Amino acid sequence: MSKQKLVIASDHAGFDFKASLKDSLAGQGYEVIDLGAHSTESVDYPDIAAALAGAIRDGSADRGILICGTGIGISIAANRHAGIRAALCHDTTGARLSRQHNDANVLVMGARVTGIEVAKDCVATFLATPFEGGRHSRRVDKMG
Ligand SMILES: O=C(CO)[C@H](O)[C@H](O)[C@H](O)COP(=O)(O)O
Repeated sequence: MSKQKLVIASDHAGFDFKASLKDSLAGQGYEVIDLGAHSTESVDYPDIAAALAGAIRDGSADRGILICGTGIGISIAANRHAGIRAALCHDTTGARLSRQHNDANVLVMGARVTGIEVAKDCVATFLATPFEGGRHSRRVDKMG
């Protein structure tokens, strides 16, 4: 089976964190589209979330990874876009359940609150875990 196409983006607070995740994913053979930020110069997370949502919605990528300082602002912003189910995760249990129960298509993490090794584990779990369907499909469908 071919690997999922990924898109990753962060605000300035997540710039270094994003670089580490991107290197790790590239080393595992993933194709990763990086929509910025491309430096630590201050940017606005709603703009970053909108760009990533566009890439998922137009089919450029299957799954997304978003990062800001806490992950809170950028997850609020991402979830305002139709078809985006962005899950702010701090551990692998959340990352696994966001896939199994919520069919999340965007993993969100906070660079100022989560260690990079935990984040790498969250990404691996998120990418490897299928949606369970069943009763969860009914609930996901109700969210549009
Ligand atoms: O939206 C956030 C808080 O929920 C993010 O953590 C942002 O990255 C943060 O607000 C950016 O703060 P800064 O002081 O402008 O670096």
